[in-house]
Amino acid sequence: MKVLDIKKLEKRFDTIQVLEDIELHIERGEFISIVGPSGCGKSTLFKIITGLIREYRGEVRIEGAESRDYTQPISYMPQKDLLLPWRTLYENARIPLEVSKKPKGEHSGRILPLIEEFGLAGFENAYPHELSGGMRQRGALLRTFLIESDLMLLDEPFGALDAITRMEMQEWLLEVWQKHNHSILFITHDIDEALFLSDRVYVMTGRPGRIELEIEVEEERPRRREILLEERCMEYKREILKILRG
Ligand SMILES: Nc1ncnc2c1ncn2[C@@H]1O[C@H](COP(=O)(O)OP(=O)(O)OP(=O)(O)O)[C@@H](O)[C@H]1O
Repeated sequence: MKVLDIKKLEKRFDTIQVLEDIELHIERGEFISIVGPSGCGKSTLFKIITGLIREYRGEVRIEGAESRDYTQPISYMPQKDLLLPWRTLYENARIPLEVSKKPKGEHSGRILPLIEEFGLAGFENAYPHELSGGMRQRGALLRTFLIESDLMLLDEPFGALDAITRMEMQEWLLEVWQKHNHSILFITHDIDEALFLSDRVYVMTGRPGRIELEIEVEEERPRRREILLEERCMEYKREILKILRG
């Protein structure tokens, strides 16, 4: 069964058509990206998948169930890291466990190994303003990992980071993805980021957002960054740019 299967999805807000005839799927364990111009409806698509928007036409199936009827939580990291400033890193990480009413005695056993794995050991009691941008994003991702869901939706998680930190975070994300075996849907404006990370890339047009191209990135893993300079990726980039420029 597909983790996510979207067919003929249409979404309008009053007179504005935002999404048109979206067809998209994710197989278990895949890393899938969507690139598209600003305002093409990517965030709206995420809100439909997570059930925040319930009115739409077409089919949106998660683990076989229509998204409106899917009652399990879905890991979703919005564009901003959204760590609560008045809670420490540890207390922020605890939120999904509090929401799902996990017994308090289990919290540290779940959180501390991930803090270690995410390179945040020693910062458990730090407040978000005491962390670097990359650390805050790792903290927000850690919290997302504690939501028990195979499907993870990441909305431009590295958009606000400087170029070097961003590259480090991409490599790190691939490592944790491969270890934890999640199915990821990743939104980005950055074509190189999409090609470096993904098994497949969906390219959307400007509003109304349609999927104009699907690229299978047939590069071996672990990925080498040099592939982005090789002819096959250059050709992908030319095709993607053509669509993004309309
Ligand atoms: N609740 C709403 N009511 C009316 N229009 C909306 C609503 N939410 C989004 N829109 C419109 O839908 C379009 C798509 O918005 P959305 O935020 O999904 O785009 P996006 O691709 O995520 O943009 P960006 O890349 O800039 O974050 C925009 O034109 C926006 O103004």
